Amino acid sequence: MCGIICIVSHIHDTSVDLLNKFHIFKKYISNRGPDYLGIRSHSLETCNLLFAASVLWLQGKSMAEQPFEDDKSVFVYNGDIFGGIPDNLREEDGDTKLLFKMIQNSNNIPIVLSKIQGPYAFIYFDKIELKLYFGRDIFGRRSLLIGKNHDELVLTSVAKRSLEYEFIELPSIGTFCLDLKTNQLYIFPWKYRNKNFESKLFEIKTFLNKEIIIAKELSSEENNKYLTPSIEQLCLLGEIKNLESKKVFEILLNNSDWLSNVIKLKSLLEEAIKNRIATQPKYCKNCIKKRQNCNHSLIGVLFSGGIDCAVLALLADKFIDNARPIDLLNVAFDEVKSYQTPDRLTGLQTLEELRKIRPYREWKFLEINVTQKELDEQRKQHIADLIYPLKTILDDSLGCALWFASRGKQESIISPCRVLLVGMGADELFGGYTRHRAAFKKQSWLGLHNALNEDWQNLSHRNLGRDDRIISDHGRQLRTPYLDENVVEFVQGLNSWEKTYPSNDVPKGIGEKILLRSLAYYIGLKKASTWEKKSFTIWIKNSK
Ligand SMILES: Nc1ncnc2c1ncn2[C@@H]1O[C@H](COP(=O)(O)OP(=O)(O)OP(=O)(O)O)[C@@H](O)[C@H]1O
Ligand SMILES: NC(=O)CC[C@H](N)C(=O)O
Repeated sequence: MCGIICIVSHIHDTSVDLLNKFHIFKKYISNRGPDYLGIRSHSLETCNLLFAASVLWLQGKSMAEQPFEDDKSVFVYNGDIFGGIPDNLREEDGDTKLLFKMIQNSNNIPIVLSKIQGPYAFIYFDKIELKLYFGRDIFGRRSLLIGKNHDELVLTSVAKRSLEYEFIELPSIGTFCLDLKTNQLYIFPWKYRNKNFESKLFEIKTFLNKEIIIAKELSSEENNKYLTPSIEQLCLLGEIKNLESKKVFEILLNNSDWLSNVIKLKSLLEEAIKNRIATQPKYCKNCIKKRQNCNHSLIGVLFSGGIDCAVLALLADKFIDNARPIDLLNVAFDEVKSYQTPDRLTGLQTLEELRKIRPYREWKFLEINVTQKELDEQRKQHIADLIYPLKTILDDSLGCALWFASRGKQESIISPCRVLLVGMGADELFGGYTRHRAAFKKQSWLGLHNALNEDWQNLSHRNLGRDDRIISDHGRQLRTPYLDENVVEFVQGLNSWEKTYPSNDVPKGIGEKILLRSLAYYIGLKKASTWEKKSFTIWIKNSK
């Protein structure tokens, strides 16, 4: 993952002053991109600017050093293009150079961004017009914070607590543009208005104490039409009432419409996973410096053993050279019970299932055991900075779990992979939360439909920025196949009853995410397809 930052200073800082300011952020920015660190500064009449970027090289034949600069512009980019641009162009030059050129050659940056598929956070300085563009992709898969103090504005992938700055997460509601001549701030909203648009706009206006001009009229609100299942669909769901799991999946997969959705989902997920595996140099973390060919793991899966990551791991197998292991990173905290947590137990059972289905593959299961002492130390000294500006106990707990999991360290063994596949987004897309069951109980399909919409629209600001800051800290790239644009488009286009059935007529562990579970069953994960979602344990004993 790359780390990007821009400091806009309205006082007469010298470039040395600006560099000193950058030093406050340097450690966390550098951690994100271990392959290169570049810095540029600029003096304008109205302000001084510093740009810096650390690079985790993933695309292109050779590493693209950042910031990108020529006489027209400066560009820093943390992202991955997976579609929207011909593959051969990306393979040659890499996505940073391509996007830089596309933005430069266009007079409409938001349109360029709307065409690319993949996560991003970026900052682009137009030297001619003296405009600073910045933003995050529509799902918010990459972090970008906006911070201020009396004289400065900072845009950065990551900050830390207790600085002389205050920060908020930049909302993923469109592309922002700061006119450095007039100091006016504009937003180019996405084509579809998210219900959070107004509240997020208000939040950032209040934070900056500044008007934000909406640069383009919003199109009408998304068509969230509510339908009821047809008689045929109700009959199908009626058939699976009170049955054991094997029977449920057999009945569903015997239905041609249901099967066709399963097959479509499989093919879209495979394409997303294939892209996310292929798009990287063929060196592991240890061998990349010397460009030394190796057979070490390139891909790891954050592996709780639950259905979301089990499906990812099994589908990934097809696209990874047989000689390379796949690392399954499983974290556990409870030292009192010898780390036999629900996730460890499920992880080991799903590992057994993967080994049976794909016996020739080396599945490297890393038992990442974290003592209370280490948890307390790392959390206080380090992880809380990455979570910032979020601060709830849930952020704290999830953040710690993800940080230790993605560090990939089991005693002296450290996973060498540079890319991690993670199951984020599956619960929002397929309806996996307990609250979906409650909504269905209260208000049937309408309640469920509203709850799913609500969760989907909250996803960009609820956890994705935080997860990006946490995982990238180990110089590894977080990739989320469930949040691939084509997967999202397909699943969002389905009716609620085609993807989840959190009804009391069907046991827990089957009804939730029933489409994804059907896919798991279909590809052979007979046990993992029925694992119930475990409620997340709050590990943090003392949150002060
Ligand atoms: N203990 C853990 N060790 C490693 N990774 C984890 C752990 N817990 C969660 N994760 C990662 O975070 C993602 C989201 O967690 P979550 O618990 O929602 O999903 P899951 O366990 O795969 O499936 P399910 O949602 O059905 O439980 C997982 O897909 C996995 O990638
Ligand atoms: N990891 C990053 O965000 C770096 C940018 C670009 N995708 C590259 O691979 O070089």
